[in-house]
Amino acid sequence: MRPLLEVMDLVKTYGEGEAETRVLKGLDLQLETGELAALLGPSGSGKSTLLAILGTLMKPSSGKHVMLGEDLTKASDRDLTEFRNRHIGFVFQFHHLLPDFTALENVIFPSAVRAGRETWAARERGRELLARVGLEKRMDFLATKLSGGQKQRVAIARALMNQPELVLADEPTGNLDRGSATQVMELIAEINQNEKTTFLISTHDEKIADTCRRRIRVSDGLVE
Ligand SMILES: Nc1ncnc2c1ncn2[C@@H]1O[C@H](COP(=O)(O)OP(=O)(O)OP(=O)(O)O)[C@@H](O)[C@H]1O
Repeated sequence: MRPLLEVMDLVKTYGEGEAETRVLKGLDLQLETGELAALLGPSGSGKSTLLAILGTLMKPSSGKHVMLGEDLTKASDRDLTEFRNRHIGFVFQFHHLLPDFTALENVIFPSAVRAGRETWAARERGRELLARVGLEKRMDFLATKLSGGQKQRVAIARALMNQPELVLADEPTGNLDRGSATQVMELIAEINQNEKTTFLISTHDEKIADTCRRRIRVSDGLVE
């Protein structure tokens, strides 16, 4: 069976000339559909850079990036945007919710912007997702009225809105207390189990990594 995604000999450098920094140095990685994987590595090892490339938010300097059989290294910016919208969800350390909007509006907003309107189906899916992350009673709360853990659960619901095959999470529990972090990881594990959504989660926290079935360690620009 072909993997969900594969990167081969991935190189990323920032800057030029004397200021050039080679962050990824020929990295290889495969992720299968349904994996729940932690991405570990010291600060500055290139985890966020790798997530940005896998999320098609940044282009590698060289190497190959294939997902769902599509060679993304050859795709135009426009095709990458469409691919990202259809297949990839993102969760960040800071939830990036819009403060003046409700939990439900935050979940459906990205799809409404893309569709150019807010559809009834999107509202239904938004409600369903918020119920799934345990926030059925908080749907109409403004984002500012939610706790840190609740905001991060809204961010997870938002990431799932378009039924992505892959969710990339950059330190999703980095800003949460231990209890909320555990709850968020339990939720991710449940979604992974029930829907076979693939998760790649960067973290510095070994306890968080322990809740994932696979550990991927980045060191000096390569996967160990
Ligand atoms: N836009 C940029 N321009 C220049 N250098 C950059 C840029 N973004 C990242 N870097 C450098 O690339 C290296 C890897 O950064 P990256 O953020 O990918 O690491 P990380 O493993 O995610 O770190 P952390 O765990 O601290 O978040 C660092 O040395 C960083 O300074």
